[in-house]
Amino acid sequence: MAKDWCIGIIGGSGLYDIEGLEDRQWLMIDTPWGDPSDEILFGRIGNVKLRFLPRHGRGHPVSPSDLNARANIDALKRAGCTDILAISAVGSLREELEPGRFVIAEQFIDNTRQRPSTFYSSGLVTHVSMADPVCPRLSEMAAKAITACKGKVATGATYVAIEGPQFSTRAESRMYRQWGADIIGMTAMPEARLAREAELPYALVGMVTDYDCWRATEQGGEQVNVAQVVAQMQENGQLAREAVLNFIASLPKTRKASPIDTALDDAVITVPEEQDPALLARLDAVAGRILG
Ligand SMILES: CSC[C@H]1O[C@H](OP(=O)(O)O)[C@H](O)[C@@H]1O
Ligand SMILES: Nc1ncnc2[nH]cnc12
Repeated sequence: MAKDWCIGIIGGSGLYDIEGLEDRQWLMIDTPWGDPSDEILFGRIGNVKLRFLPRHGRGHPVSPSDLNARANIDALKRAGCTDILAISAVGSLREELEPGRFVIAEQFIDNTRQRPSTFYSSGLVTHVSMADPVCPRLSEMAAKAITACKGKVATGATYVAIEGPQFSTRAESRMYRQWGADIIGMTAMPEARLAREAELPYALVGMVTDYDCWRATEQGGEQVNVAQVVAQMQENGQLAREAVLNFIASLPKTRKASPIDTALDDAVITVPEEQDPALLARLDAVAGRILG
C-alpha cells in the first residue's frame, strides 16, 4: 500500500531546530530501548509531515558514544516516519572536499567499538543486507535540493565512523584515507544500520567542517578543534536549513514504495516456535510490519 511521505530529519552538530514548520510541537516519544536524545519536533510543510530530532539533543548534551541510536530510530518510526534524512558535521579526508562542501554518503565503514548496533538478538535472529546502506532516491533528491540552494555538493562518498569522542590521530587519519574513506564522523554508525533494520530508507548529508588531521601544512600540521567545527557549521547552517525546506518542497506528490520498506522480508531466520515473545514485544514499532 502506498504511504504518504513523513520525513524524519536527524540534525547533527549545530542543527538543533527547524524553522518554518506548520503545526510545530515538541513531543517526547517513549521507546522500549530507552530515551531518544530529545523530544521530537512534529510539524508539516504543506502536505508533507516532518519529524525533526536533534541527534545530540538541544544544547548538545549527548556525546557520540552515548547516543541511544536504537531509541532515536525507534522513536522516529513510532512518530510515523517513512524515510530519514540525516545531517552530520564531517571532517574531510580528501583535498577536493573542502570545508563548506556538502557531501552525500554512499557507503560506510564502521570503526565504532562500544555501541549497541542492532535491534535483534537471540530470540529473533535477523540479518538484513547492508550492501547498499543508503537510499539512492533520498540521496539524489537531497543533492538536488542543496544544488538548488547554491550549495556545492559531492556525491558517492564513503564515510568512516569512529568511536570518538576524541578526534583521530594522524596515523589513523592517514589509514582511513588508505581504506578509501572520504569523510569522517562519529555518528552515522550504527544509525544507518538501525534505520535499515527498521525498514526506513536513510540518506546522509555530510557538511564538511574541517580537513581531518592527515593534511600536513607548512606550519607543522593541521589539527581539528571544536571551535573550528562550530564556526564552519554556523556558516553552513542557514544553507542546510534552506536545503531541507527545498528537499521537502521537491518531493513527488506520491511516495512510491522503496525496496527498503520491505528490508525484513527473508531476513529473519529464527523459526516461530523459537522466537522470544519479550523481544517481539520490544520490536512492535521497528518490525511491526512483519510481526503483524
Ligand atoms: C562537534 S564536532 C564532532 C561531532 O560532530 C559530528 O556530529 P554529528 O554527526 O551529529 O553532526 C561528529 O560525528 C561528532 O559527534
Ligand atoms: N574531523 C572530524 N572527525 C570526526 N568527526 C568530525 N566531525 C566533524 N569533523 C570531524
